Amino acid sequence: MNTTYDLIVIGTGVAGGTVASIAQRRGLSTAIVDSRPYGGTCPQRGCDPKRVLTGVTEAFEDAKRLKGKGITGEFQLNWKDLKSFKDSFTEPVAKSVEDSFKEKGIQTYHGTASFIDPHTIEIGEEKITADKFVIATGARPSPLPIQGFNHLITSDEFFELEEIPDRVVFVGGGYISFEFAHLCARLGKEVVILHRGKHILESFDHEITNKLIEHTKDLGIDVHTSTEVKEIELLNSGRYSLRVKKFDHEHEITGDLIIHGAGRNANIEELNLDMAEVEATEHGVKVNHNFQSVSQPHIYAAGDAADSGLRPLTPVAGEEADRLMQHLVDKKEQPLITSAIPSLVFTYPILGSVGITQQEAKAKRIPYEVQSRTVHSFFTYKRMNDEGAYVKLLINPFTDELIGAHILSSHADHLVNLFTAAIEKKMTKSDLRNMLWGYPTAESDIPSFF
Ligand SMILES: Cc1cc2nc3c(=O)[nH]c(=O)nc-3n(C[C@H](O)[C@H](O)[C@H](O)COP(=O)(O)OP(=O)(O)OC[C@H]3O[C@@H](n4cnc5c(N)ncnc54)[C@H](O)[C@@H]3O)c2cc1C
Ligand SMILES: NC(=O)c1ccc[n+]([C@@H]2O[C@H](COP(=O)([O-])OP(=O)(O)OC[C@H]3O[C@@H](n4cnc5c(N)ncnc54)[C@H](O)[C@@H]3O)[C@@H](O)[C@H]2O)c1
Repeated sequence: MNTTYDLIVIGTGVAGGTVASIAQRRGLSTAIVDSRPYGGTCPQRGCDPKRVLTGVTEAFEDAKRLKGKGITGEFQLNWKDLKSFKDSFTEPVAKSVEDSFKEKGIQTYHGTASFIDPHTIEIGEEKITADKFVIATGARPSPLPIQGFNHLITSDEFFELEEIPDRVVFVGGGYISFEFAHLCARLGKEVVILHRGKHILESFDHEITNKLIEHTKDLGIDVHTSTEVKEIELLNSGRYSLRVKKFDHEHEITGDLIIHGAGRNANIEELNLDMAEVEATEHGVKVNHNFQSVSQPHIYAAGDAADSGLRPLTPVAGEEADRLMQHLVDKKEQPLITSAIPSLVFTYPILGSVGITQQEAKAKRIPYEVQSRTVHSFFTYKRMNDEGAYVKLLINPFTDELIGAHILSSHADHLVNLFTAAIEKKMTKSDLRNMLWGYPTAESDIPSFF
């Protein structure tokens, strides 16, 4: 006999977890299922473990810079200890997430869910039905048309490495490659990044990403743009040979470990969406502004598995899940998400961005004025011997409102969040100049940015 629920949620990450918790609070009988340990990507294989690792490397870098300025002695980064520290955060996640669902009265299932009809999923031998579904199955590394694709390791596997070999090659020049490349270089490894496009981290402001390339090269990392990886071969020596194409020329590059940083697609292959008559693209389940699938209104999707047109980031997954539930439970029509979405790349210096980039303003003919400057001579950076901090702000010349902020510095994460609030609240240059900021801080520099 089939068990029936008001709602079945597929995926226990930020999106699925948010949905299930709200559903239970609002009195829906709810089941949740995951094919992997509970908790999803962010706390186990994404943002959080990455931030634990990069947090330590930041402390290491700061200490190195201040050597002879009050810090003496030798210190080293050690992958084994770093990994154990990271594991101390990730290992408790699955149990604590699952226990918290159980405490709330949410029915938990383990296994791969796939639809057998629009109201039924199969998990192994078991079939369960529901009135409504939420697909929150996240993303997975994109399959690439590279011969020898199977030689690439994923970010999931990187986190579990017991050792990092001497020469590491990253395929793709996006978030994952830059964050892990900085980490590997600080661990003393030879690092190469091979990026197909003309610009790395393509959605960011190009002036700032060019500055990030300079910092990255200063760390000893070899960055190649306009370079596509065509083939990977395992040599008898145990090393890998990569055939890469730069414009019309082909070259060979070798490495001991090749890492996939070439994009992620919605993780929907195993769901058997055809059986539920749900339309999807490689970006995910096609959804409307209420996060209902366009072909089956009782099946919703959120987070990295939804083709919502927004960036696949943790705060976006949470916001989508929240809005979805306002529609699913209260039938409240949802306005389009137009909020400023901050995005951070945890290299060191950190790259932070919110609002419009200069290239976007040009392309869309949005009027703008740029205030950009090197700020490393400011007290905040000088006292930490932090060279190369850079700030670029875009202002609407008619209203004086801030419309974009792009920062490369050790404080970019905090400053970008602050500028996100400023953009949301339509603050002007003079609003930001005339506020009182606690001193001496990265924020008290803001009036001097203009
Ligand atoms: C290395 C890395 C670093 C990142 N760093 C950041 C960062 O610093 N900041 C940021 O904002 N974002 C970051 N992200 C992105 C962020 O992790 C994702 O946007 C977010 O976790 C998406 O959440 P989600 O709930 O949509 O999916 P997920 O958290 O991926 O959850 C999906 C769940 O569904 C399960 N599942 C899939 N298919 C099935 C099935 N058929 N049946 C049952 N279960 C299934 C999966 O096992 C998984 O547990 C990072 C991503 C990666 C990979
Ligand atoms: N700090 C963060 O917020 C963070 C960190 C990691 C991941 N993420 C999320 O995960 C997603 C995936 O990250 P990612 O770094 O894998 O991808 P990405 O989309 O950031 O960048 C991948 C790049 O690889 C290039 N590429 C593709 N095939 C290639 C080939 N054969 N040779 C060379 N280059 C190739 C693409 O042109 C693309 O620009 C991101 O879009 C982001 O949403 C976020």
